[in-house]
Amino acid sequence: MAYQNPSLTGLAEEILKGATTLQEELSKHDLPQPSFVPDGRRNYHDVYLNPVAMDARARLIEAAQTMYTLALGPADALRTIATTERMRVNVLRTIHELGIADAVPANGDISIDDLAAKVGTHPIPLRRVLRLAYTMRVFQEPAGKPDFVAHTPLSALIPAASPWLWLQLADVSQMQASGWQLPWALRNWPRIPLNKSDAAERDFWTIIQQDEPEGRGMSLFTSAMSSYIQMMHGSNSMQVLRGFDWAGLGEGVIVDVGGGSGHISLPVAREFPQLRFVVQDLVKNEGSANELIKAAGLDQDDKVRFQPHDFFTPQPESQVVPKAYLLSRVLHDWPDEDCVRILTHLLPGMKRGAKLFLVERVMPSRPGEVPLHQEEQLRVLDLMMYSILGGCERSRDDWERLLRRADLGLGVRTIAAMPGSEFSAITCEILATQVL
Ligand SMILES: C[S@@+](CC[C@H](N)C(=O)[O-])C[C@H]1O[C@@H](n2cnc3c(N)ncnc32)[C@H](O)[C@@H]1O
Repeated sequence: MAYQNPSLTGLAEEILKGATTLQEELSKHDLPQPSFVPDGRRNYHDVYLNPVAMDARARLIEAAQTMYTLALGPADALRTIATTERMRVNVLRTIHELGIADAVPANGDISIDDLAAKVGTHPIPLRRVLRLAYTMRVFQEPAGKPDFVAHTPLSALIPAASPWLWLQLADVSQMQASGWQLPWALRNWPRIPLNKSDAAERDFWTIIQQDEPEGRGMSLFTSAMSSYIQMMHGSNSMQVLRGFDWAGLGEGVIVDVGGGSGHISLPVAREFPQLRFVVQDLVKNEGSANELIKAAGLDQDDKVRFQPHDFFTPQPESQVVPKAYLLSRVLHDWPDEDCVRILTHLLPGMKRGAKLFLVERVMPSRPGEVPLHQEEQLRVLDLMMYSILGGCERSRDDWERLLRRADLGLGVRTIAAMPGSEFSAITCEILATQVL
């Protein structure tokens, strides 16, 4: 889409077209229209597999976003980025940290004075924070009830999104602080923003393990990942896994490298009983993984088992040659040279026939290839990976280049971009014998 010289009225027509189609698609399938009533629609998971609705929504967002920037004009747009957006984050952080969304009744309202007493704040600054939140459509003042607070769909979502919001907004994760150090990092490549924001220069995984009391950091991180996936994709979350040919693997073992608590392997194990899964991750994840595997009833006969393993070391020797190594959202955490080290340890298995299944985002090669708001999200994630981990999101060419760095014969066989998922299923294998 990427409008070059848009006019306000041209954009208004696009907005009307997109809004009309989306509204009609929702009506046609008896689905609720978007609204700000507290129990209104919270996401679009129910139309992820409807390309007409999804395309109309993408066009609507892009035209509305472009219209908004044009209508603001450069001066107001700059001010919005530099001040409004920063203060919005502060307000969201305050609401999350003080548990304000949990303290407002799900159905009904509460006076600001009572709310202040419930969350242990002074009502005067709380009122001021809420008044900005209302402009973000986070909470609202119910009609005819001055100084009372009620939910909107956006504020009502906060409790369920809490583990992910913790990761984004809490001091412990350094997410905010590291982004602030981008200018420093650009001058000090290959050091990363996090190196400047953490005085002891620890890496992200060490920070979340050390700074959260009782070593709960890893399990909080895993909950954050699950709540993000749930919020963004709901029951479509593992749609991307359908992009791999599990049935074609026959019987055998899949090694889920950096598999967290096994939450990616479990649904596949349920659907493909001929496959067994070994979930490898840091020993810190052992307890939560074993709990999850047991709760899924997949701990019998080693159907799914956890194996503590550092992916920077060779694969355990006793391992039978697996049918595939699954690396879901692992490589984007790491710079190329670390990815090569991780991949090198999988090569012996791959040279004996194991495939490599990657669940990753595939970045557009050129600006304008995907709708603006989708590219914006992808670029935010790319800079987030860089800021806290030194990792990055990669385009198809980047993936091919990275695989060839690990082994000249290693390449991408297929990339399946699944509807309803921001991730793609990338199947890789040794395509050619390395010739020296
Ligand atoms: C972004 S999470 C992805 C988790 C899971 N695969 C998914 O898709 O939700 C990255 C995982 O890599 C794990 N990890 C980080 N360093 C590791 C290492 N050296 N060895 C094994 N796992 C590691 C983390 O514990 C975390 O579970």
